[in-house]
Amino acid sequence: MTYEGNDPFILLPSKISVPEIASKILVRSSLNQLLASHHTAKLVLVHAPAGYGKTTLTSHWLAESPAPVAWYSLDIADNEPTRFAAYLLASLKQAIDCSTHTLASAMRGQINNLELLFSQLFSELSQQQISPLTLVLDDYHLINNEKIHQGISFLIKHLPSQWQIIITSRSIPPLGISNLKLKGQLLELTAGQLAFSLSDTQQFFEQYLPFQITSTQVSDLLQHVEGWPPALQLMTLSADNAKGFSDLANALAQGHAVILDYLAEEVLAQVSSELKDFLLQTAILERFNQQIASTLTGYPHAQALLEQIEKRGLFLIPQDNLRQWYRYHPLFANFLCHQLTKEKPQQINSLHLKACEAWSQAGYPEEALKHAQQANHLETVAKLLEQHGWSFYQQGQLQLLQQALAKLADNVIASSARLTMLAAWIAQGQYQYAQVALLLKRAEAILPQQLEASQWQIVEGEFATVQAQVAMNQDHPEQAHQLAAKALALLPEKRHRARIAALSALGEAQFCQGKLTKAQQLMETVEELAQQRQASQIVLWTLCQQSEISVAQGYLQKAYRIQDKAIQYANEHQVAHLPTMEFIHRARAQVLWEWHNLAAAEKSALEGINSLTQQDKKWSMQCYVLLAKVALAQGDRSLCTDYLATVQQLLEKETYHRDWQANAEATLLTYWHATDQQDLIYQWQQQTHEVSSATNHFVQCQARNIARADIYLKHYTTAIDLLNDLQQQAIRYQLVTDQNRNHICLAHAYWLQEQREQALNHLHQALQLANTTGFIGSFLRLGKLLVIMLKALIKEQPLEPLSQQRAERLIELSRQQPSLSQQNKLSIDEAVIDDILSQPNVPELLKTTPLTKREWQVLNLIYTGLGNEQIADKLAVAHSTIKTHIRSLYQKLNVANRQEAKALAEQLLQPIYTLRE
Ligand SMILES: Nc1ncnc2c1ncn2[C@@H]1O[C@H](COP(=O)(O)OP(=O)(O)OP(=O)(O)O)[C@@H](O)[C@H]1O
Repeated sequence: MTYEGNDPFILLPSKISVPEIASKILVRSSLNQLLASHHTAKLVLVHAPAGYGKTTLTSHWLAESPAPVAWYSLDIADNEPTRFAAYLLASLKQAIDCSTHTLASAMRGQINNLELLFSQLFSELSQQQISPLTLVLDDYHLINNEKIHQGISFLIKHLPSQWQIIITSRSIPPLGISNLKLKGQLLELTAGQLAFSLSDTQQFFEQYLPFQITSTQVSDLLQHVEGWPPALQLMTLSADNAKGFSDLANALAQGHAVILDYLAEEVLAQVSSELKDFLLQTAILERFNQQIASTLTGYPHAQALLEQIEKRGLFLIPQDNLRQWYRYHPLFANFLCHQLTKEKPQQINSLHLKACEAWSQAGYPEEALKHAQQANHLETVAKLLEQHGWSFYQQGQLQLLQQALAKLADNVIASSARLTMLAAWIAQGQYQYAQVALLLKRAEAILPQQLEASQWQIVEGEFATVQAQVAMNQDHPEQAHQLAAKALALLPEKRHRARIAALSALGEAQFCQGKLTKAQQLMETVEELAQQRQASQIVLWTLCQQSEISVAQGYLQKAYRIQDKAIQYANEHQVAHLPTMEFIHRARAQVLWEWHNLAAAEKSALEGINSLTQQDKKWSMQCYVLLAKVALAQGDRSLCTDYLATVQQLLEKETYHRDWQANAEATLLTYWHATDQQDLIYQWQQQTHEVSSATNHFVQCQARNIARADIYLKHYTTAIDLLNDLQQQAIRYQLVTDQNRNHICLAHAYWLQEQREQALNHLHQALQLANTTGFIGSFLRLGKLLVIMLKALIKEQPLEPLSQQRAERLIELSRQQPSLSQQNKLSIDEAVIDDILSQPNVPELLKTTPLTKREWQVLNLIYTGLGNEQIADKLAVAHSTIKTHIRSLYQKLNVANRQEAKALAEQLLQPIYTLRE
């Protein structure tokens, strides 16, 4: 086809053909559905920054379209109206094969008034029967000619009702389309919808990666790329294995050459020098408003520039509905910073200093501190810490404080009581006790000479408070008791916060010494005092302690109420982001797990992780343990393996309080046992330490782990001796929850040792205690053996009605509970397949496109919780073969992802499992 106008040229067929799409694409089912449900909208506007998949979505969607498609890929030269008209009409002609006078004129370059052109065209077309059509204007952001905008506005306004226009653009085109919005004739798709969600990304990787990655790897990656398709595509093209995937994800977060080049060519090269300068300067900000941007850059018209950036789709993400606060997409911000370092390295420090001033002036000390650090202006860092450090501490900004303090020289910290205390509290929170001692020692060498005696006495009192907490955490409750008492004696009444902290340490000491009632009373007092002083951290902390004490006493319902109170307090006082909330959510997840409310337990554990987004991942460890416990109880082996892999990585890398260590190890042991990994249990037992004096729940837990390992390794007598000893102490210190767990373990050990009567007695007592505790989870840990033991108990010992009811319920739950090694129990053969297919609820689809025997085997293994690699091992085939089976399975079952496949498998296979049992 040739354009014959003034400046003749050949019409490139590729500009008026639907572009070919990449082979590895994720089908965006929900967006396709949205497009289908809006087929009568006059205009579909797909607008998002570069690379969000606008063209891919549109071309893939139209590949299925029954209506003809007129496609026009725009470029900058198309701003010339006669050329625009020629291409547009050529694309229309190709789609609807019409031959009109208007078209012929346009091709001769005789039309440059688009309104006239469309009027003539519609008038000529109206003589014929107008057939349906979709017209696509791809990359409309390249159009800046007002005449063309007017023409397209006219086209939209007078569009035949059978036609639809799809415009893809990086910016919002100036087409006056707000009235279409009001009339419901516009469908808008934006970056928020185009970005891959977590499940989209999981599905995409499941489809195209030739190896398996964990869900944590996916969510970590998404934090950096926020669902931007080219980055995800890059992962499938460049990563060869799981390790390569992690390395590449890290490289992406730092700035990957491919992405940097793409953004330089596609985005930065297209903006004016003023806009570029503004982008580069503001890139150092994590977030900003017009005022901050203006003070930093010196551009008084920052607001207009921001609006321009937003309109042009330059990866600017509004942070509030009023569009006052913004941030850049992390990959874009990263790219801009790279560019800044490349082009203006000498300006970076002074920019950070300016940013520090801008934030300080605007009353945001936290951001000011971050930039003071980046500017390396240590005097300002110290000043800001002196002024605002404690309020950052109260707000839970621990990472920020830690990083800022790390910048300061030792003697600067040691010369300030305030900075020393801050550093000491933070170090104790990280279990760095030697560091606490060092900090205090350095300050003791300087401060007494600088301060008056009365001032020094107060500082000494404060030092004793943190030392008490350290002693507490180091498991020296007596010493903690003494130090807290010393602090209280030294601190004047008006040092409220320090005194409250000392009282709290005293309460904890009592708790660990087994004085539960006293500890509970003291914690209630501390809570009241902290409430009066609005010391939110301490209020939440004492509520956590009260909840723990209640759990130890066996009052799980009461603990649950206290957790409710803490959550309510945090919401009312807007402190739900404090890291202490992790403790509350985790404690709640533990109670819910014990009550076998697994969905709610999982939710709480995830909330725990969410409350730590600002903190080091280290602190999420217990929540991952809880998630693993839930997965274990649900028989989801691959999920459980994933979570425990994270737990083990953290355990290897970090140092934890023995309470945390013991909890994690309890779950690891159960998992190793359930997955027949006796060697790991043996290795664990070889390196673990004996414990003495189990006066509290964590020492009890630690010792019970040793007993459990003995049971799993068939050393029943050793286990029984240890458990009996533990039980005596649990009774002495009224640790009811531990008594309940010890009874269950004792029942287990005696049963395996074939001491039936002893075993049943313990099981009976465990049931009786469960009337207070509401325990279910700890019983179900025994697996299917529980059913046999409970049946024997019901038969051989008269049970009181409540215990009887609980026993029956436990039998029912235990029967339903899928075990991790269930895959061994059902081997799929023709008879089993017949059984499955003869069930009434089998989807029609399965009858018309039946699964092969191999596909049924794979589905069965997916159902039992195995990951792809494990399935490949089990069936002794290549990993890629399994992927092919899974893809075919999904198609035949009409499911989009593993979760849906699992749900359908459950519906189909669970009845067969029950039948076989
Ligand atoms: N659904 C998808 N599945 C997999 N990859 C995708 C998908 N959508 C987009 N991509 C990846 O992102 C890249 C950019 O996609 P596309 O060209 O459709 O984006 P765009 O928003 O139209 O970009 P531009 O603003 O430059 O026109 C593609 O080459 C592909 O690698």
